[in-house]
Amino acid sequence: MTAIEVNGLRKSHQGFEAVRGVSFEVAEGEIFALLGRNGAGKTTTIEVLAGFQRAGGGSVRVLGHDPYAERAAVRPRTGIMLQEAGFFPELTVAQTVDAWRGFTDAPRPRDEALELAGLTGRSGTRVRQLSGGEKRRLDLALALLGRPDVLFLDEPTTGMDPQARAATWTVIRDLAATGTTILLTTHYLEEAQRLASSMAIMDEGRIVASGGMAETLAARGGRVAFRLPAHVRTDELPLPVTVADGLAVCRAPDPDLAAQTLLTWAAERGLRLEGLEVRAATLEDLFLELAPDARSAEGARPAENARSTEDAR
Ligand SMILES: Nc1ncnc2c1ncn2[C@@H]1O[C@H](COP(=O)(O)OP(=O)(O)OP(=O)(O)O)[C@@H](O)[C@H]1O
Repeated sequence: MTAIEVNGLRKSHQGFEAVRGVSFEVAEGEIFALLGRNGAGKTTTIEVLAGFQRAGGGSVRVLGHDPYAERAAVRPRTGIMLQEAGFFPELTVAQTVDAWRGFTDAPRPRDEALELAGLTGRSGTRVRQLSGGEKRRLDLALALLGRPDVLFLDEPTTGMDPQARAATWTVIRDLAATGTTILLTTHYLEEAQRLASSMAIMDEGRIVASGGMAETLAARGGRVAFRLPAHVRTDELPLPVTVADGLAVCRAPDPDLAAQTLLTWAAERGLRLEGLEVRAATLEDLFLELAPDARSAEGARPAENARSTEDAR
């Protein structure tokens, strides 16, 4: 069954069209990564899916309902972890969880939520004393309180140390294995590649690539890189390469086969291909190819103070 359906979604903020006709589907129990550089429109998409904002155009369905118009049907079945949590700094972790339990139908026991998020032992700590990564964990604990069928995670592991990140991946995988549908955004492409079975890459409000993770990457082939031997011209090589700083890179549908071809060619001439590296395409390769302007992205954004809290949260 399809848990999330997005069809031609558009959404503007004060005349700026942040989402420009986005469509994708997420199956029940799937982990789906929504990727893109800063300002691509990921958070806006999540805010519409979570029912915080009304779609400006197109349609969205979460568990078969319009999340804005039918909020009462959708909200109890969704968990949300946004980028900026609205915690009360003077409350302890336990008090924060208890307060949220008060707003949640049939909530998980406090200790269970804290354990899932790796916060056992921190229940007496005031929120203001938590590290950035621990605040993300508290956010995760709150998102999981209502045993949601659909979980929206906006950059869930930002600020976490490697152990906390790996523990969070396990929680996410376990939840998906028991049928929870998870839509996450992350700037850690390795995280997305490891966790998600399908993905969409957004750029400037549009989807520029989408599909199953394994299939999409397999279709990109891979690359063979090596130091170009001295006095060898690229047109002498048996396969086309690009060269930068003496490093020759050959992109090929089957990188193992390409490496064999290159090695055989080199052996026949008594040459060595120093620093030979063969690898399948990574999500990072794909991302940099499709959203190459990452460093100038900040300049493309409207001023930060143009943000508003527009619709009801
Ligand atoms: N409430 C708002 N008011 C005005 N502009 C907004 C608002 N929310 C988002 N924007 C703008 O819409 C664009 C998309 O923002 P969004 O937060 O959806 O991107 P994102 O892909 O989540 O980025 P990031 O990776 O930086 O979180 C940005 O240019 C942003 O400045």
